[in-house]
Amino acid sequence: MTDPILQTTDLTKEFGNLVAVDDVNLEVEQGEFRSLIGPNGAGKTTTFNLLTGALRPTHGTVTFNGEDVTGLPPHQRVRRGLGRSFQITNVFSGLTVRENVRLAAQAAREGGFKPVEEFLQRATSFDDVNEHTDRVLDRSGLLGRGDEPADVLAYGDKRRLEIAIVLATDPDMVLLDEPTAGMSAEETRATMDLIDEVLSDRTLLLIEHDIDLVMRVSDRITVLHRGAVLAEGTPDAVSEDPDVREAYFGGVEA
Ligand SMILES: Nc1ncnc2c1ncn2[C@@H]1O[C@H](COP(=O)(O)OP(=O)(O)OP(=O)(O)O)[C@@H](O)[C@H]1O
Repeated sequence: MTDPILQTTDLTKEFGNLVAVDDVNLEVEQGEFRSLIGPNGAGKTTTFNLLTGALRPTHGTVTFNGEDVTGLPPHQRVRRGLGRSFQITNVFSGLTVRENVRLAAQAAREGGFKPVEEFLQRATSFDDVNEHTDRVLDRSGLLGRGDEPADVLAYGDKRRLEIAIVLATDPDMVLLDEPTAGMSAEETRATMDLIDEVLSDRTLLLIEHDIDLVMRVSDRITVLHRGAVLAEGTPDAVSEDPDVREAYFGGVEA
């Protein structure tokens, strides 16, 4: 077995007396589509924030591509290939689709966001960044929309742009935090298909509370409950686990 691309060791986050994440040991293999699920308050978002670097753990470590990244801020993790989903609010609505993607590509290479005007002036001379941007737009199905302002995009294309922005940072692994929250069933299906289509060659960790949604797409599922790992395995194994049924449905058959 190869070394895991992402590993956590005894990862713990306490808020006062509350242990939100409790000694979590995760190992995600290269190329895997892993989902991290759990009922409300299980510690999913806190775990996501510990993995991206938005929060520091009380104790425990995060190792990515063999390197201990526990003390690194978010942008340095992105530079090392640990990408994360951005919300629509991180799309710059005053810029075109191409400029948004190029900005993300440039920021990932330079390790931080520069003032937009400075970036746009300099980036026009960076042929490799421009080529990379075109490849990402093509891959995301947005090449024909590159010159459109981001704020006039239709809903589906906005989701494409968010994913293109993640792809622009050229991640080995992408962390997705409830990417379909608030969507209709149809929008959810389209977004999951898009993730599958555009990011299928990356390692993925999807944080999600909808257990049915992850069944179709995951290679393996880790179930969190009260901050700790309750179960882990293939979708079939997890869905049949009595502890998981108890945690989700309180022992009542769904
Ligand atoms: N900044 C904070 N300060 C204090 N408590 C917090 C903080 N963030 C989260 N918590 C608590 O930690 C626990 C885990 O919360 P978290 O948001 O990680 O769970 P979750 O699984 O993402 O839940 P949900 O599905 O409802 O979003 C909860 O009891 C929550 O109230």
